[in-house]
Amino acid sequence: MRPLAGSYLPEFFHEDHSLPKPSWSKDMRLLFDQFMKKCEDGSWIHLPSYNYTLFQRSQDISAFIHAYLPTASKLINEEKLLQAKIFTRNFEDGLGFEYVMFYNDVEKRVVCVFEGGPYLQGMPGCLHGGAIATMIDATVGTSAMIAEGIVMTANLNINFKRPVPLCSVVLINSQLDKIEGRKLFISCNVQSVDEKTLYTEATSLFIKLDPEKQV
Ligand SMILES: CCCCCCCCCCCCCC(=O)SCCNC(=O)CCNC(=O)[C@H](O)C(C)(C)COP(=O)(O)OP(=O)(O)OC[C@H]1O[C@@H](n2cnc3c(N)ncnc32)[C@H](O)[C@@H]1OP(=O)(O)O
Repeated sequence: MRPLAGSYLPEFFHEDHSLPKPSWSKDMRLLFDQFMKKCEDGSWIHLPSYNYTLFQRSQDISAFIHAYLPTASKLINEEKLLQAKIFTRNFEDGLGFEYVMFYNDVEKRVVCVFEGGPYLQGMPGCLHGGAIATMIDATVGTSAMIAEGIVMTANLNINFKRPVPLCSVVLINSQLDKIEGRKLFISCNVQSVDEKTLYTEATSLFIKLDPEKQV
């Protein structure tokens, strides 16, 4: 199985959704600019973000699933796979998940600047806990993928300490703590832009998938 070359992809797959949009708030734009500045000396890297997976072309997805997830593959409708999109990149601009991630290789950190839009409401005026969990999973998951390639979340432990105001910008800071064999331990917190409010803390365990195993 070879990785998907960009030339196979329809034009819309090439769009990087983590670049500034008119719907972004001032805070979001400001933090984006600050991190882009940090990228200038190479210490941080801006991570592009698309609405498809690496193996989007149907036969690549099928090959991937058969190789890594043979048990699941028996229940998956291959035709529907053609419509598959990344969960967090499916809302109209400004209504759902707006985010951009940056990576620091020396510190093994991924930082996500995240603004949860009005369609992500849970309690009135607050971001839904599932939306926070999703973005934590995406951030620590990105960290795990950068470190070890094809991984899955085995455990995600979240303490919600303060409600996140809807449509506010938060910083999700993740840290790769250790790797033991196939296990990656990554911790994470969610803070307000001024770093005065700690909204959420989380720990996670990712497992590097082993194609020899029948998961
Ligand atoms: C540039 C990058 C861009 C990236 C863009 C996209 C980013 C998007 C990111 C989105 C991210 C979204 C991501 C998602 O949404 S992933 C979707 C949610 N996750 C799942 O569906 C996973 C379901 N679980 C499984 O498939 C299996 O259980 C896995 C594969 C995880 C492990 O099954 P496998 O058979 O392979 O492993 P093993 O049983 O031999 O265990 C191996 C070791 O691990 C230890 N262990 C296992 N489980 C647990 C546990 N729960 N707590 C504590 N420990 C646990 C175990 O004791 C053993 O330890 P040891 O005995 O060796 O010491």
